[in-house]
Amino acid sequence: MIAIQTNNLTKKFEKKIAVHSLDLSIEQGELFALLGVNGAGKTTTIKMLTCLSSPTSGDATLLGNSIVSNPHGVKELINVSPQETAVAPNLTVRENLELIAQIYGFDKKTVEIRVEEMLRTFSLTEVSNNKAKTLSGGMQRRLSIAMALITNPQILFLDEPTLGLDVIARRELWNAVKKLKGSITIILTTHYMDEAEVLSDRIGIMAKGRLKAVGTVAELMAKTNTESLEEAFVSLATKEEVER
Ligand SMILES: Nc1ncnc2c1ncn2[C@@H]1O[C@H](COP(=O)(O)OP(=O)(O)OP(=O)(O)O)[C@@H](O)[C@H]1O
Repeated sequence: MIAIQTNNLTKKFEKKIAVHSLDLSIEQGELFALLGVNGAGKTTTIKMLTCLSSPTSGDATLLGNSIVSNPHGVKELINVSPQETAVAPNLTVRENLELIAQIYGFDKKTVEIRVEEMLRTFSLTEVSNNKAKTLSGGMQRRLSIAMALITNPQILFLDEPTLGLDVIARRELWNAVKKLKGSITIILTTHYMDEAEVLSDRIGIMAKGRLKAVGTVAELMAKTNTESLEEAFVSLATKEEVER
């Protein structure tokens, strides 16, 4: 089943076309990475798909709900883990998770179960009673993703989840994300080729608002006759420069 389908999705800012007629299909349970250099249109695409910004033209459906005609339906299905962590620094790890679950109206028993599940999945059980502000950057990012997931979204948007993290913290976060694979649809934006390669099922490469290619790492390398994702990316991202 298709989780996300975009049809001619377009966003213009005055004369600037930030996203140009995007046609993209993402399967349910897929981890899809969106890659592109600065200004390629990734954030604008994610903002439209999460109903934070309306398209200038075109549409997208998330599990059948249109971002144009049914944004409320879309918002019930999704959650976002933004680049900047969304944790409350003076609450403990457990309190941060409980707060979100309570806001979403889960009953007491469900809150307890979901909190324990998230603490386990994200290896935060040992620090559950520590204030969030005392956690390392990597743990804060894991908590931030756990807070997005505790609401039981069917589609999760992960915006540059490992920005600024050290090598160990990145790997720990990757392991947490790997555990989610298959059970939920994840859209990941990243500038790190290794991250896209390790985590994603398929990759979409954007340049200047256009989707230049979509495929597995092997497919992208074959398409560009290159031997690494990075080379494939450079080839696809710079091709447009030549065309224009
Ligand atoms: N509110 C806005 N007003 C005008 N132009 C905008 C606005 N938001 C984005 N843009 C432009 O749209 C284009 C796409 O920006 P976007 O932020 O989507 O790129 P990105 O791929 O997410 O880049 P980055 O990797 O730097 O986050 C850029 O040229 C940007 O300057």
